[in-house]
Amino acid sequence: MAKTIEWIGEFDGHLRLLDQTRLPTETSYLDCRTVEDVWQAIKRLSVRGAPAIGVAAAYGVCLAGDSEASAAAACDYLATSRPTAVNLFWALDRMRAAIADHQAPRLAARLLTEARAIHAEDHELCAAIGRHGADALADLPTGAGILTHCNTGALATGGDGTALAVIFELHRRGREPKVYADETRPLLQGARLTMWELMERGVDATLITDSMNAQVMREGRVGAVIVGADRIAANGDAANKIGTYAAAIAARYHNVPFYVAAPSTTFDLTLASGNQIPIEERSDDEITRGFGKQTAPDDAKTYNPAFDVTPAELITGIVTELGVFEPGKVAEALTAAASK
Ligand SMILES: CSC[C@H]1O[C@H](OP(=O)(O)O)[C@H](O)[C@@H]1O
Repeated sequence: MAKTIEWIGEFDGHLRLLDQTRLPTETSYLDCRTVEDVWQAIKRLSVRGAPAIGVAAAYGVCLAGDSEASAAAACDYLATSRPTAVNLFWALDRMRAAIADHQAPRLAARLLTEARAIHAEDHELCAAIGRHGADALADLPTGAGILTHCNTGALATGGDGTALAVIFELHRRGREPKVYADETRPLLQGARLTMWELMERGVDATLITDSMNAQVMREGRVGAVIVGADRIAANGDAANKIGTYAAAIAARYHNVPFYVAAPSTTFDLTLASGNQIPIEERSDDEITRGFGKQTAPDDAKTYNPAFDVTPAELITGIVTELGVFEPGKVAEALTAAASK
């Protein structure tokens, strides 16, 4: 499997990103040698997915040069690339702390050590989420249908993914999950990326349009829904790719369990509820000229929020590296773990 994110060389090296805007038809890479290169890659979703954005930004700080001022400025600039995924800000705060506590003279080496640690830690968080999520879904019959939205796999993280890590683990355990992947308009992360990842791994996957997910639930094809998240508030409200909220409503109506899978780095416990989560709005042309094909009149007005918020009351459980929790109890569990 192509590497989503790779640092090439040592502290004077550069960041290589798999360009996800070219998938699934082309496997090509971006060699980022400046902070601006990384900012642009995040902005246009060449690298995307909450944890992956944080990992890429951490490496981006390593391209800022060997002064505290340039590294701090890089943290501030990279924080402006996208507003919703809190992993970006969590990772940049980790890098700011590394700037503050580095021992002269080699700031660059210290920053690269921290970025590599963030990357390696996320890899382990993904594996733990996969195990805990597969345990939570252990009662599903072998061959059960699982619906997912957007892309939450190795392309979105520093490891095997979040929601897709659960599906990969079920596959490894021989549970033969039959995945229904929402195409996920307008940028088609489900069609382009999730289908690519699942088919690469030999997982049974069926592509559907977003508007079909309620029908496949009504037909009894889905035993569970599992999605990722970009920011989860203290009460368990979860921001995720646009369309997630509609899937959660359909799941509740059809009594289908609805899980959110996310590492602790996706939680923002400073926010009491999801109403406070900043939602990114993106350009008209992602809807009217997606992937170069004009599908609306010139200058058609659009509304293009990249995320929506699923209220905790619609979430059966939140799968973290610490285990699976009811939405209202996850903040307490994370706080307790952090204090150990
Ligand atoms: C494992 S987090 C993936 C998360 O990020 C995606 O958003 P985007 O593709 O815009 O970066 C989507 O919300 C996924 O659930």
